[in-house]
Amino acid sequence: MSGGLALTELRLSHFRSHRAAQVMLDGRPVAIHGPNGAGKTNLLEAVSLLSPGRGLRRAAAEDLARLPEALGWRIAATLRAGARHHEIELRAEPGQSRTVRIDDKAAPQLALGRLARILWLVPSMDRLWTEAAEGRRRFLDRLALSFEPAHGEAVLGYEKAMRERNRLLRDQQRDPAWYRALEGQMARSGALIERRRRDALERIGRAQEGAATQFPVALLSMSQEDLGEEGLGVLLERERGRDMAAGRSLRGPHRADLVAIYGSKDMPAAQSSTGEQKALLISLILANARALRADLGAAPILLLDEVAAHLDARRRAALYDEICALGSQAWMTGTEPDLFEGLGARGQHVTMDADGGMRQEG
Ligand SMILES: Nc1ncnc2c1ncn2[C@@H]1O[C@H](COP(=O)(O)OP(=O)(O)OP(=O)(O)O)[C@@H](O)[C@H]1O
Repeated sequence: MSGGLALTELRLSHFRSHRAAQVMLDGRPVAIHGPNGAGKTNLLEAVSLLSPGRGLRRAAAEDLARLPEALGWRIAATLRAGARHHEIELRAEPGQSRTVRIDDKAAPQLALGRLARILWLVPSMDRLWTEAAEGRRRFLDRLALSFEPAHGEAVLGYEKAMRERNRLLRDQQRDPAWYRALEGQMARSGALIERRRRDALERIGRAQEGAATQFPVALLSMSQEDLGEEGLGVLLERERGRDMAAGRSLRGPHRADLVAIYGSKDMPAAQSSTGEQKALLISLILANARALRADLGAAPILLLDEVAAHLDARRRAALYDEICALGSQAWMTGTEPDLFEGLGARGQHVTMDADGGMRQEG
């Protein structure tokens, strides 16, 4: 519907609690309800794995196999992107890493990023603004990755070079020649990372300006100034002595933090109420989705795990209206069917039983 990206079919086998499951979809938002432990989040996790990375639980491939059998697992999906359909298959045999096939050809994980833009909000992110900076950096990199799938390669390249530099530092290696290539790599990748993070924040800021939304504006900025490749190279060289004493690289984009202000109150997000923090996250994911739609002409797939239950009735209605206006196939979970009454026939409804059985309505 409305030209968004959408899964039209999802089939799981031996994935988490699902021995065999299948849903057929038409692009409308998907409301999934059922009791605790029914496997709703597992279903969303399967969808999240159709984008690069380890999915919304950051799980290792072996944790995804259905216990107690722990046989190989498989996720197969049909993705509609404009007028085209793609068949995506992810699978892993016991003890092996996952493999990806797109349209029946082996593909690298990163290829998924160009095909399926998938954003998510999960309950563990409720503490995003109050907990350690690492979570916010990961969130920030996911924002950047949503706009530029190659961002993931820059992050991996930076981290690899930094790990090697840290090893030299711990070994008290003093010869500058050992450091030059690694610091050059860190400066190159680091500058790309900084630029893309900032670019993502700008795009999201623009998408929040004048948007018809009931959710609060989140003003985002970076805790560090953007040094650029040359500046980062100079910094790393200058800090080598101090880094050696610490046994690790103390400064660089790997230490950046994301600063969020609750717009209308001009107050740090961390000091907002629990409900306000949730509303800020929803606001950001919707802005991210609007910005992506403006770029690509198609709204991304959204995964909103247990979001509806945390909103008052007015905001819940606003969320459904905004999702429908976006034209996004949003997958939403909740324990009670009445949470999705306001979505009505604008969505597809899936009921899950305690034992994971699924029934589709509408
Ligand atoms: N590898 C696995 N094999 C079999 N079952 C698993 C596996 N991993 C998780 N589970 C089971 O899946 C169930 C959790 O599923 P899920 O998190 O999707 O529930 P949910 O429907 O989202 O529930 P809630 O409403 O409580 O969040 C748990 O019962 C858990 O034991």
